[in-house]
Amino acid sequence: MIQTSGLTRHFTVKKQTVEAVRGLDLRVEDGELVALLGPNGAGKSTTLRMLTTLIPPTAGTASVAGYDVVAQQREVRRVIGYIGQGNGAAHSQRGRDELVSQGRAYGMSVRDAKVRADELIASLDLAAVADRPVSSLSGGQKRRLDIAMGLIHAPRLLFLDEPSTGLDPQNRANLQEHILKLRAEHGTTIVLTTHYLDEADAMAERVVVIDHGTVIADDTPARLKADHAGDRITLGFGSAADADRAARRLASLAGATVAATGSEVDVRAVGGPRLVPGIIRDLDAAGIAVESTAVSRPTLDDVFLNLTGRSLREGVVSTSTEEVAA
Ligand SMILES: Nc1ncnc2c1ncn2[C@@H]1O[C@H](COP(=O)(O)OP(=O)(O)OP(=O)(O)O)[C@@H](O)[C@H]1O
Repeated sequence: MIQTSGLTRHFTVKKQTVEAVRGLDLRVEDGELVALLGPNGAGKSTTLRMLTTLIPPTAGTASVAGYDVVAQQREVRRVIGYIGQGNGAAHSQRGRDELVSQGRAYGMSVRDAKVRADELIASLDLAAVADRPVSSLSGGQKRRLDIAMGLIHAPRLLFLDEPSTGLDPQNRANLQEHILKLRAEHGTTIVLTTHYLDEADAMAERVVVIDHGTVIADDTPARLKADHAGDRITLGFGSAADADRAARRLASLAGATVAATGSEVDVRAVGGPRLVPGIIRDLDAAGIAVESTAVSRPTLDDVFLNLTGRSLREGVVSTSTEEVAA
């Protein structure tokens, strides 16, 4: 459905070149739900804007549904829906009228546009508010209306740029549910950008991690976590001296990274819960008493941290860590 090769976009700001996207290679298959995950300024929106023909690439190529995004812009636009960050229907109009007008703009008959608008209003749970002026809708309802607008012409591919930014957690969860339902009903290929780790984790079959305009990892959330970040075992000791001794002893643990902070030691290793009994026995034999243990599963933030040495969480609402009993 999407194929890019060396996709690049530079901007010139006050004679300085900003390399927003640098040689991006991406492939998205029919029917996939892919999340582009990365920190602010990573190049996610710029990538989407090139794929939706809003801006041309500086270099490289991209095709969408077999059409070139530069040479065949009109064809690309016909098969895609795009919901940008700043979308929004006209505020004095009723949501239903907005949808029908949008359908008409795509060349649909009034009748077809009305039928499709009814379907989307039902799927997106907008029936109670569709006949009110858009200005009276809540943030979550407006965002769902935006999505309906992007889907009115039944596109094969939907681009969503940060669909849930600005929504509270409950509305975010609700929107995610609606997107997944739509996808199950229509089989639409979906590419979304997000910097919400939990959103990428919960929704996407594939997460493409972007940093500084390039893909730094691309896999299922589960495999990313297994390959790039182990479980975190946190061991508590009676003193910092004990923690230091324990960290030195555990440094030889195959495939693990170990770090002591105060009276705690963090061990990163795949298969954490299974390692804990052996670790405790070993430390006990060395006369070091473990006072507490906790094991947490890795998050996509751990993956990002492992790949870049930086956290994705800065300035971002983070996901909760799944705690596992040791
Ligand atoms: N029109 C523009 N003119 C100049 N620089 C731009 C323009 N659009 C984007 N950039 C720059 O390109 C880089 C990538 O921006 P982009 O919006 O693609 O990132 P993003 O990953 O979508 O970030 P966010 O999560 O904040 O939306 C940033 O450094 C940004 O300042």
